[in-house]
Amino acid sequence: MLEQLLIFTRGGLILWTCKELGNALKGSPIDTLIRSCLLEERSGDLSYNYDAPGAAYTLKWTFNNDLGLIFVAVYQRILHLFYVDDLLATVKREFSQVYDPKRMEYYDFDDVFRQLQKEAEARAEELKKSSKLQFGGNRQTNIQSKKQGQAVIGRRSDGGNQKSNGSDKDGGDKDSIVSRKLLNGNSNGHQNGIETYATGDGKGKENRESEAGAFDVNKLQKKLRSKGGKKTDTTTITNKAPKVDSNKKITKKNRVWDDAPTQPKLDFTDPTDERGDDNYEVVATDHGKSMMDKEEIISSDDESEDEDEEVGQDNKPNPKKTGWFSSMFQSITGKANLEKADLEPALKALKDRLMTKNVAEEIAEKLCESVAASLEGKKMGSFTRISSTVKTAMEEALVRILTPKRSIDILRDVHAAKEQGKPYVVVFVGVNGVGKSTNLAKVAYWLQQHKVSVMMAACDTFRSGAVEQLRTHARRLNIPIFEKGYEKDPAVVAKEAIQEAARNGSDVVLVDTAGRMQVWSCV
Ligand SMILES: Nc1nc2c(ncn2[C@@H]2O[C@H](COP(=O)(O)OP(=O)(O)OP(=O)(O)O)[C@@H](O)[C@H]2O)c(=O)[nH]1
Repeated sequence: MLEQLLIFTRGGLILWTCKELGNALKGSPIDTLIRSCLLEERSGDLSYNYDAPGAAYTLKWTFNNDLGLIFVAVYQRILHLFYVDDLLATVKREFSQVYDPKRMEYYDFDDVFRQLQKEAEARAEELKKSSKLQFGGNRQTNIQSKKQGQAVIGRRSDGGNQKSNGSDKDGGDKDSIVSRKLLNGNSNGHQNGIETYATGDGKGKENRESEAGAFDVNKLQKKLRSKGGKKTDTTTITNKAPKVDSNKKITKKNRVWDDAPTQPKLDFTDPTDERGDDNYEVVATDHGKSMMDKEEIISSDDESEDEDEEVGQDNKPNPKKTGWFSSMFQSITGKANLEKADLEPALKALKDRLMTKNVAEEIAEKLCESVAASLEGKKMGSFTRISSTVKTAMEEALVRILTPKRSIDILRDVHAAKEQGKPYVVVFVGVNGVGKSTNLAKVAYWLQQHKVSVMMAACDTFRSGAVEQLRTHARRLNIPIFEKGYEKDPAVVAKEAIQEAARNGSDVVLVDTAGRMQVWSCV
């Protein structure tokens, strides 16, 4: 059973909760979701697990970015409620229609929600039944094929190598059910497809169900999109084996500008000659390709100016229909409401950029997913490029992550540490030569002025002169210094310095460290 459904604004104003579900949630799952997931730019995740004493919840959410609304559903993790995504989508749709920023109470939404929940449950039940039937049919086909000793070819996207032996047959069914559901555009069918598959499969598959569940299908959906072959490819694969002409080279066509004057024919070479000379053709193709590659590299470095154009091309099935002015206008203004596909090129460029700045791929991926989630469905401002919108959203996300979640009052924290009998430790880190040691001395002086006893720890055991430099500051300020010379493990020196400070009653330990190269500079 659903435990809670909550609608609130990005500013934190709760607009509606389901009173019937009650407020008996254990712990504070919503707060934790906001703090640990949404504010940490992990809103691109599919769900969030929250464990409280005596309860394990799964939370799912969706946004209306245009109105700045967040919809969160909470349910017991053990239940695997497959209708939740569907319910959230319908609640979002219905609530967005009645939402008024000046209105605070939405009591009349109770009835609407009740109805939506019933409908979502009924839909899920129906899909479950139909998937069961479908699964039964598929299973029978497989058994028949097996009896006849034939391989079931063309069911999977791996080129149809799957054979209908006992261990493989389920995989083949699963894929075909899932792909069919995806192709039908049925957002919930896939969940039921998996569920039916798992239940019909007996005990051993239950684990796989919980692992795969709705999430695997979403991953699959993502994969299908990112493969470029997209849904049409899947259809081909499902129905018949794909025909790939390996000899045919894919060459990029020259871009034709809408307003470009018609070129007179300049190439007078006889195409039949080219066809006759194999060598010439190969050289020409390779040369052309390398030039294209160069162009791609340059354009990708160039702040992805072309990204929007590519998007525009994707969204315009027939570019001839739009004139120069309308195509330029669309490239500037973009679409009214952003869709995931519009954001993908710009996000990919940003992800690559983050990775070149030494951000781990997984983190870059998660950040991009989160930015996509925060922009999807949002109305673009006039004369705004998609790439700049994405860049701004990414900047905001990074600032949100890097902004401390609480105000830092060093003196208050120093006294708090003192009450606990521990020294307060400040570690100075940064790239080479930014002024770590100098500022350490300044902070030491400031603390002295506030009657705080300070000790310095010389943990730059790498740069020659660093220990002497700190010693000079310490002598001038008349502050004790803990030093162990050079080529020592700085972490060990710092640990010993803190132990020493605890022994001699110093309130604060200021740790100087060696500079690090600029590899972690900002994007
Ligand atoms: N103008 C100016 N110079 C500064 C400031 N802080 C530090 N410096 C100078 O910058 C140079 C490097 O300062 P340090 O404090 O040694 O920098 P560091 O980060 O400890 O250097 P490494 O340990 O080598 O990474 C020195 O010549 C300082 O005098 C400042 O606030 N203003």
